[in-house]
Amino acid sequence: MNEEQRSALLNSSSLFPPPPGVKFSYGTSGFRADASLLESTVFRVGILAALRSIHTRSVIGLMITASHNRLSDNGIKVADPSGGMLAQNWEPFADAIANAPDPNSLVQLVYDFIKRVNIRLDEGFSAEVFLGRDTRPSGISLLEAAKQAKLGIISIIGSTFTDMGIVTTPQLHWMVRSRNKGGEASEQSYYNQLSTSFRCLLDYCPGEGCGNVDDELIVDAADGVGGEKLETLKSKLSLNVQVRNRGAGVLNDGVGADYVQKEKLVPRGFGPPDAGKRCASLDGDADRLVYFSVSSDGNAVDLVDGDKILSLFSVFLKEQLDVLAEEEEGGVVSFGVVQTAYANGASTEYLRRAGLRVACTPTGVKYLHEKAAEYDVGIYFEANGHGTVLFSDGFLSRLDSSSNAEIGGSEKKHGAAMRLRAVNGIMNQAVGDALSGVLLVEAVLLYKGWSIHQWSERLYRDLPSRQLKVIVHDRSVIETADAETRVVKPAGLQEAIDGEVAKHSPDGRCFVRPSGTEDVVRVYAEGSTRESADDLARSVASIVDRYLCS
Ligand SMILES: CC(=O)N[C@H]1[C@@H](OP(=O)(O)O)O[C@H](CO)[C@@H](O)[C@@H]1O
Ligand SMILES: [Mg+2]
Repeated sequence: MNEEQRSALLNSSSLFPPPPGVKFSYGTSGFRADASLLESTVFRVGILAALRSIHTRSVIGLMITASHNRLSDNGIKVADPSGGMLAQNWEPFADAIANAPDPNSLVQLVYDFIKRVNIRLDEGFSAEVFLGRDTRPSGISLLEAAKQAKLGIISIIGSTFTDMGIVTTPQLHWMVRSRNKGGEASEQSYYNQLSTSFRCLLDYCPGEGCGNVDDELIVDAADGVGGEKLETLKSKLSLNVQVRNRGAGVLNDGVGADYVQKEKLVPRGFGPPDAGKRCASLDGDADRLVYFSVSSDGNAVDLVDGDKILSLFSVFLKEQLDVLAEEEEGGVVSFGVVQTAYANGASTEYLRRAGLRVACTPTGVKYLHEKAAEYDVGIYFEANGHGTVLFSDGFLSRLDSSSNAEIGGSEKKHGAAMRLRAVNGIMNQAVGDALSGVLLVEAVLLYKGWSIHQWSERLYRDLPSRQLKVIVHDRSVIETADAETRVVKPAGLQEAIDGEVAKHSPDGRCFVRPSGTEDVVRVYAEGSTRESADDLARSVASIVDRYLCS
């Protein structure tokens, strides 16, 4: 950086002083905080995005969203060239610049980083960054802060920041991935791909099952960005979907996938007239999806969570892969299922019994996605409904030849290959996507001829579970191992948890971990009965409280 460049960056960063006394951390999904605290952070992440774009010679995405958090919060996260999460080895730089106390130290950090990582600013490559935001009103000024990062850094490297407008988080990730693979990066091309693939999947949906489930799906869109986008998708397909909570109410307030999954309560706008119908909830930025049905009195939900979506998809995919395997001459296909410790124990047991390979990673999409990408076909879902199905490039080319009826193979094999290709087109390959999820669930239910009740009951019955939060002064005091299932620090805590779990054998299971998005320690407990799960969660929460708060 020469003097002129340094002063351009200094000047623009002095417009965005960080709020005093706030410590930012690039958590499970980027920076999140009260929106009023975030302008400096968004500006600084804009600089990071431009540098990452130069370094990778690719388009980078910046999404302004706080997902399922309350309306007054906001956040920012980076989409890497693959469309996935920011490379983990850049996270410490994100933390450092977000917390730099003044413009001088910020510029120094940027300068040192450019040198250390060897970012070549002088080779004529201009940064290209796609910006997106959800429907939060605070996103407008935060978007401006991100654009100012361009002005700050333009004299150094030159850059283009393209505003994609109000989009779902998965749409922005999809566009980044698509552009970097040489494809189109527009909402239109996203809708085209999803709808064409969905139609293709229905075309290859043989048997008696097809068409049995033609009743309406009712979707709670959390008063977020997903409502309008689902309406657009619906207009391109003959989908029988009614979208509620499309944005007139308060975002995430008693609505949305997080509310329905964590509180197990009926979302606003749903009640007794909906009893027994097939319903679904998206979260505020439409990267999570759960299904549910309302009880006859309108007061309770039968939740069909991410684990059941994962299980439904896994069964369907395995069926198709088994058909290919029967006739395949060229090698075995690796199929892997990825969950976290929050997955209901009954789901893991079910999947293993079905002969599937199940891996467990720490919480956070970046870990699940990375693991799933190791397989020819990898599927991951968090219990909260964030997940997707990934296909390796090698397997996709094998599918191309299997689906080509001209060169041999049975009709059965051709059908299975076509269905798998369609799944690849429907399911966002960059990140979990609630709109993709809705399309695939609807298609697979049609294929199987299942109602939501059959889906909920036929695979397995959830073990009762309870999640609690303990508010602590410093959640980083807890360290965990074995995919967060065991506490290694502070000493003695795990033994105390084990003591409680022993009282609830054989089905009792419990773990605690520090949240990556809130100042809390989360407690998860499972038991053979509702009382047992509740009791285990409560007693472990009070142990955590004793260890950390006294
Ligand atoms: C128990 C739970 O649902 N945790 C969520 C939540 O992370 P925490 O680190 O638990 O706060 O938000 C993450 C980002 O959306 C999501 O990946 C994760 O699954
Ligand atoms: Mg979300």
